[in-house]
Amino acid sequence: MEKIIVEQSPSLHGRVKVSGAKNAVLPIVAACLLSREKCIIENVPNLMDVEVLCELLSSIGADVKKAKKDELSINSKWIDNFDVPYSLTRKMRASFLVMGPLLARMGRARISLPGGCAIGSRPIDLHLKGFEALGAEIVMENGYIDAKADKLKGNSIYLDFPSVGATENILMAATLAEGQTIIENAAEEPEIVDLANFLIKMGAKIIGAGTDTIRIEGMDELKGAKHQVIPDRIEAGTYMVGAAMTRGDIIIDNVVSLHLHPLIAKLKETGALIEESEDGSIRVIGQEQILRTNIKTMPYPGFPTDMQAQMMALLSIAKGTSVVMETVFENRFMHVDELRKMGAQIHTDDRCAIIEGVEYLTGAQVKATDLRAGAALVLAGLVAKGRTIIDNIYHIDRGYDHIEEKLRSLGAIIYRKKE
Ligand SMILES: CC(=O)N[C@H]1[C@@H](OP(=O)(O)OP(=O)(O)OC[C@H]2O[C@@H](n3ccc(=O)[nH]c3=O)[C@H](O)[C@@H]2O)O[C@H](CO)[C@@H](O)[C@@H]1O
Ligand SMILES: C=C(OP(=O)(O)O)C(=O)O
Repeated sequence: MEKIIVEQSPSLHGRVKVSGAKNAVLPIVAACLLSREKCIIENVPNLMDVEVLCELLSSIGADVKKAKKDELSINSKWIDNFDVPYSLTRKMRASFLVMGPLLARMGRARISLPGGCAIGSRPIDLHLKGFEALGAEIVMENGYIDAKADKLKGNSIYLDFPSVGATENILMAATLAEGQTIIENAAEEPEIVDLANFLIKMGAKIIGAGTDTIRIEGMDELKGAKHQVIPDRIEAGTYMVGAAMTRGDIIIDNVVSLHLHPLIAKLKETGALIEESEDGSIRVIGQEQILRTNIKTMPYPGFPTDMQAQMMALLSIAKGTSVVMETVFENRFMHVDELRKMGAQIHTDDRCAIIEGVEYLTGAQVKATDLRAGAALVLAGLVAKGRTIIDNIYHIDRGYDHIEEKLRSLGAIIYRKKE
């Protein structure tokens, strides 16, 4: 078992480069199943989730190669299997994103139900509603979803909630359907736009990605394409909060600052100074006094749920009382108990957390309960007096590329220990 150890650290200073976005690369890798030609994906982050998805694609016959350190070459010409076992879907919920491409390309997909996780039950009803609207016949038995369709047919699909995964899965399936598909109340996240841009390079006809209505004109086939994944706004945001918490001064390279506007607005309310630069970098200067604020998580362009835990760590040492409302996932406050062990004063009531800022946190033995909870504990550890020992760090490795190295380059005292 590995642990991450964080010592109380000096203020973060220096420059750090953000990797490609986990939530963009995963659907993009899944989309490679839609073509018989080779696809090249650049700016691929070094993450456990990417490895698991590549393993899944290989298991169904795709030829997946790591061409360079951050480049993948994927050729799905010879895929010969539509069966995705539980041993792979249990490792990562996003593996369900291969359902749309497999159904569209093979006419069948049999995938183990991904199940819930720490942050909520995370049903897939909206994905299935979309596939059914496209004409798929879906049977659920023995924990598997078996979907069949000789040829998907375009249709209008209204999503009851702008689900990121459902939008992506239906969008991918619709690129090879017959006729036009319209997705209404679609998710508008930057990662949806990145996926759509990749699909368009593959020859798909898509209008409206990044708005709440996406129109797709189905094609007979898609070709191979080369694409560079967008920067990870959540990784960038995590380092931005780190600078604010440690009263540091850092420059983050390889960002699209527009994607960070919901976070920038909130960080400014806590007093941090932020300079956006034309060259794709952003400077964050933390101030001695961290001010309180309120946060409500929402689908994009609202405040991202994936930054809620890290912001809660910051607000734990702000002056005054802050309120955080989590509206996207029903159980995304698992980090509260761990932050409390470090001296944070947080009370929760259903989806609402009330944070009374304390003067300082103290190091403790804590566990990462999910990916962003783990990131919040790393940030809290940077400012806590003494040593913080974080268990269950495989959650952190799912979504942060070389987190200790990157933080160490900014002056943090953080390392990994094998036991
Ligand atoms: C790999 C990836 O991109 N993960 C992101 C994606 O997850 P994911 O795509 O799983 O998130 P969704 O947007 O689908 O989920 C949002 C809400 O909708 C609900 N829901 C979703 C689908 C469905 O069929 N039925 C249903 O009820 C979920 O339970 C949740 O409460 O978007 C989330 C919300 O921004 C982020 O936190 C995740 O980091
Ligand atoms: C919840 C997250 O990811 P996933 O959907 O892959 O679990 C996340 O990135 O914070």
